[in-house]
Amino acid sequence: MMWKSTGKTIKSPGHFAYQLCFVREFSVGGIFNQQTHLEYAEATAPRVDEKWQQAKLYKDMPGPSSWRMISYFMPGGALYNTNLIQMNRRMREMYGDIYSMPGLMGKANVVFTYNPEDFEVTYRNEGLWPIRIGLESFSYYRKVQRPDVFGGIGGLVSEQGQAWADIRNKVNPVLMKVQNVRQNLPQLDQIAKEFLDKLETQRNSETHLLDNDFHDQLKMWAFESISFVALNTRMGLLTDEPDPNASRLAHHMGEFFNYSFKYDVQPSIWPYYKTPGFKKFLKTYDDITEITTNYIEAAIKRFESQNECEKKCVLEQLLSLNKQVAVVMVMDMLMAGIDTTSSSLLTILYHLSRNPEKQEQLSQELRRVLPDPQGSLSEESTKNMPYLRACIKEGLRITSITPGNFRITTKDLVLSGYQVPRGTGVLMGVLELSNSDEYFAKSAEFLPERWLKADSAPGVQACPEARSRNPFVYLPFGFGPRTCIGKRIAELEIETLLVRLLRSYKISWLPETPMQYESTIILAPCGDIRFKLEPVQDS
Ligand code: HEM
Repeated sequence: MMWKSTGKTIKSPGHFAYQLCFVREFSVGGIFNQQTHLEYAEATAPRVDEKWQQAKLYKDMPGPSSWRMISYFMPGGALYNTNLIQMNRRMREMYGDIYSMPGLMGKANVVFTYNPEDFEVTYRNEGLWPIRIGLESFSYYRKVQRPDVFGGIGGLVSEQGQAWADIRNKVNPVLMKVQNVRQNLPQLDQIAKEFLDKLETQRNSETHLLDNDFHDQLKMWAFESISFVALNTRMGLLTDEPDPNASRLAHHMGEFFNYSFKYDVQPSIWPYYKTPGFKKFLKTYDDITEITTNYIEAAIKRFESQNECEKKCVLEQLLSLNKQVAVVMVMDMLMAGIDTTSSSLLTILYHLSRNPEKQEQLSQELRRVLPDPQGSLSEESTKNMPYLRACIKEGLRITSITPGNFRITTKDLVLSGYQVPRGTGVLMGVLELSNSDEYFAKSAEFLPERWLKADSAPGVQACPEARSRNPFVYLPFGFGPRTCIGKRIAELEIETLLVRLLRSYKISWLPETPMQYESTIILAPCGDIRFKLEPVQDS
């Protein structure tokens, strides 16, 4: 079964257990054991102010009862055989822009809202330690299974409260500072060049088609790039002779997302009984840990023999904070930085290939950025790329790989005129809003010009009036203190590869159908992904 909208098709995995898991999981965080997570929030007194007292009671918010909810998922029910996106659409049609889903099987209730004012209220009240439920298997492995390696640190994705803040405050200056991240540009540019060289060997010079699966190739590029940033190590995955450990790690990372989806998202009994499948997952995790720590140890030896004055790389900076924090952060970067970046890049490329006139505009800009396609990118040459940055934003607007943002409220809130008690889950449907004409004029069109502040070149007219003035309707990397920590890295990687690709090729989409997506932990492109890569004339 497929779901179509604004040029996207989302595949439904289509079975009952899978559907139920959507009640638990949306976007990067799940909705698991949320009752226990309030212990990480600061205590607050029950709200008694006028606004709260005048608000409608939570029990009067539209939404199904637990039994009705279950019946929706049964054969013939309104949500039977739907995926997460379809489910939200149908529920919104039935109940409106705010509704409450009862927490099944002892879980807390979740409010689904499509009102950007609610997004703002939720984020503005999330406090210093926002709660976004993480992947439980991460915590289990790190804290219970291998405290010897991780020293009781769960990592950013799964920690909450003070423990989360302790790590986040330490690593923010290393990973969120633009200049610090951009020191990786020369090597990321080199990786992008090698990626293009590899594509050339797989590209038929007559038909301009690729022999190999482009998505898989992009995952290799993403792996090579993030492992350089995180481990200061070239893995050689874009060469014919990659480091065998790197190949094993890349293979595990591919499997890891599937495992995590199975054990963190879908209903599973592993918290009570360790199934053989879960034990296999733990073994994979052991292997990932061993390979990663070996790379870190090798890097430490290299750093010891290096000249003190050299600018410290990301890994060296993380190690100088705390070795265990460094190990956990490196692993989180590898886990969170492959499918996200490759899926986003594929999405942006897809929209550019379906809009040849926009691609041509971009190509003009890139000729100025990189006059000699064999030359190197520098801080200076990449400073002024407004049209490229607008294309990236527009691609992520139409298909944000995380269709909703999630928080557990740490205070009593009034959302759309209803009382929402502290400890309730709030799911903010950003993808729906950023694809709505109410917030973005001509929302189905790929219109990078809406993101330009001024005309970027002759014939390229800025069109900021086609963009929502409300910052809360477009949040591909989340918002606030818990926003994506890899945002700067992802932007740098994506920009660098897009410059190289579109400076060298004119890219067109071959399948007659729009790009398809499957919704697992993120929205990931799937199905028939074929592009034609014709060399541009002056390259
Ligand atoms: C285009 C690519 C990416 C997108 C669209 C994306 C999106 C997101 C989103 C929406 C969140 C949740 C933010 C929130 O709750 O407010 C998140 C969290 C996170 N992302 Fe990314 N991400 C991307 C790439 C990366 C990369 C490359 C890394 C690796 C460095 C990374 C690491 C993380 C981590 C560790 C978190 C959890 C942060 C925390 O809870 O403190 N992401 N990401």
